[in-house]
Amino acid sequence: MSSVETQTRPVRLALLGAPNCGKTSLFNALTGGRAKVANYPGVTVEYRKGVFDLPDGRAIELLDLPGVYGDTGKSMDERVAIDAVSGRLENERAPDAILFVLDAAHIETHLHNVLQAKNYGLPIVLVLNMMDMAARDGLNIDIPALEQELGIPVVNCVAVRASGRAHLLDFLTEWSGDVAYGSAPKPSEERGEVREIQQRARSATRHAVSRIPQTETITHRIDKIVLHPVLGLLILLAILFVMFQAVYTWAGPAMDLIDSAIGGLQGAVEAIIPDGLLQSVIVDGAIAGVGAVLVFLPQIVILFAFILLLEASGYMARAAFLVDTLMAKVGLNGRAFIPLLSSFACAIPGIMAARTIEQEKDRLTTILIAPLMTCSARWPVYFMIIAAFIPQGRVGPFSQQGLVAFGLILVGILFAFIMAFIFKKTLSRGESGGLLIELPSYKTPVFRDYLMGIWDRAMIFVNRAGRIILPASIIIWVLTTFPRNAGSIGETYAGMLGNILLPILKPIGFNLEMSIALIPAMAAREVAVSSLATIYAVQGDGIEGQMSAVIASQWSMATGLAFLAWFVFAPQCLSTFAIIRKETHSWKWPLFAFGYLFVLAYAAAAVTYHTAVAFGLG
Ligand SMILES: Nc1nc2c(ncn2[C@@H]2O[C@H](COP(=O)(O)OP(=O)(O)OP(=O)(O)O)[C@@H](O)[C@H]2O)c(=O)[nH]1
Ligand SMILES: [Mg+2]
Repeated sequence: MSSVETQTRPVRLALLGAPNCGKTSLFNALTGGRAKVANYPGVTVEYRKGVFDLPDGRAIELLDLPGVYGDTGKSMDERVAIDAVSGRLENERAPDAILFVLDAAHIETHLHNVLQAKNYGLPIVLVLNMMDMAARDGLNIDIPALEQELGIPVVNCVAVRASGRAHLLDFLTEWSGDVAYGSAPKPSEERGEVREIQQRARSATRHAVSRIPQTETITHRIDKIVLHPVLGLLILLAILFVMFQAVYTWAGPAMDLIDSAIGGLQGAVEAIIPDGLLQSVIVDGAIAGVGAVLVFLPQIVILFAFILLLEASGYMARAAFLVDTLMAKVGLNGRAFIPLLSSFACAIPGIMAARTIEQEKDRLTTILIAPLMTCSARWPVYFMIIAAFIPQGRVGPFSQQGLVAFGLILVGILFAFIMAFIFKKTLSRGESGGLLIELPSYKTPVFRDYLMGIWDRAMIFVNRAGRIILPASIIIWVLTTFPRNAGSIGETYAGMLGNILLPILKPIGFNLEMSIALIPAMAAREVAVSSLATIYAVQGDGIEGQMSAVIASQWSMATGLAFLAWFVFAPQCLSTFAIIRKETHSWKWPLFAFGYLFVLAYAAAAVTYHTAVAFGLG
């Protein structure tokens, strides 16, 4: 490489380090990125590039990488990180140097990793992150002594605070210049077995780290209660429970507001545009469809406000710990918890997060059951049906509707466990890995990250309304409006399509409108709600108000509950199957997943419908 080339292209630095040490936090803070950050290991599973300017104006290219536990790369995500620093990533040049990030509060556990990382042969600096947490835990780190012991530069850092990054930026200004000109020292190789390296690390810690003798860290004190085998489980249940109660009790006013805004908009359009097709496509197609889903935004926001708080505080890793025994009993890998948890937002990141599972067969089981977690696209369906058929009353202090929502989640989880057990016995026999999760320290959430996380989730929900629901609503409007001379819904194009499916769905209590709605809902589950809204809006003179009121008057209780049961399993979601195809490199598994979810959904709806009819709810 010519020296001119070396000087003109930005220096590329790779963020390497154990999971959950703050690499992505640092990456986001420096590059202005918005990648997901959470207080548990295994959040990042892909590499990501960004650029930032040093105080002197020079650009630096930064690579955020998945966390690694050593240099062997046992799981897919670890291999990405190791390939990146070894220059083996396709279409990516090797980094010029490594920023090795280390959680200072857990320095004893991870120091040997930095010694191992010297062997990549790149200039390397140790970024001692989370110095605030180390100080909280009474840790004192002698940085010059550590530099001496390790033979590389060491810089302290608090990634989540501007003042905490200032020192690192100053250091990088000088050091990256040396890297660019090839004059930054390459570390001498670290020879020896892992055991020897660990011994070296221990001796370095002895010389450079001291701990104020104190009673107990905050984390320890909290964990004594939270990880208690009985009390801990009760606390976990209570937290989940409060979450669903909150979703139901706090969202009301905001939902009413959105609802009346939508009604107002429809009224305004009706006043401006004369009766006719144009008015109908806007009012009954676009606004009715999109509005029917958008009205649930407050509930989604409250749900994620809870989930993200639990993630950022460090509690989620404890939840994994608490249910680990249960998961092991059904043959699930301990590391499956985080992918399954992520699937509550959406199965796609969840299925990708399964890359952290080393055992290929366990990864497959996790991928196959991820769609059973209640993703946020199911919420509009649940909310709509629950509002229509479950009275608002209370059972003791608890909202009845919240209880039903909670129950539906539990049914999803229960079946995920049952299916995992079956898959483990049939498809994917083999040894499972236990839970080797390192429990992170409890942290006060970074306010900005927290709000941004909620905002991002809300925007994903709203964007889907624009990208998927709006076009789907217009298509449904066209199909339910034409041919113009159709006497009933059955004679429209939509009705003709729906009638193809109806013979299959009628035995489980579904009507023609539902069977029409299920077709576009393949694009995304919540499209079932928007499609029903449009279908009833086009049909209905006299059908006014929220969707739940409409279906309460049009469907029997048995039909409503059957629809709810269908959606606990609903196979609808093309993107999920696309990602399963991508992650398993085969068509077999997405087809299999579709098949088994369809059978479960059908069976659940059938059982629910006929039981309800038997109880006189038909
Ligand atoms: N108090 C404090 N918290 C931090 C600091 N750096 C990161 N965090 C928090 O630590 C947690 C983990 O941060 P991430 O940036 O997701 O860690 P990561 O290394 O990218 O983790 P993986 O992607 O799982 O490998 C988050 O809750 C951050 O808010 C810090 O310097 N001080
Ligand atoms: Mg990360």
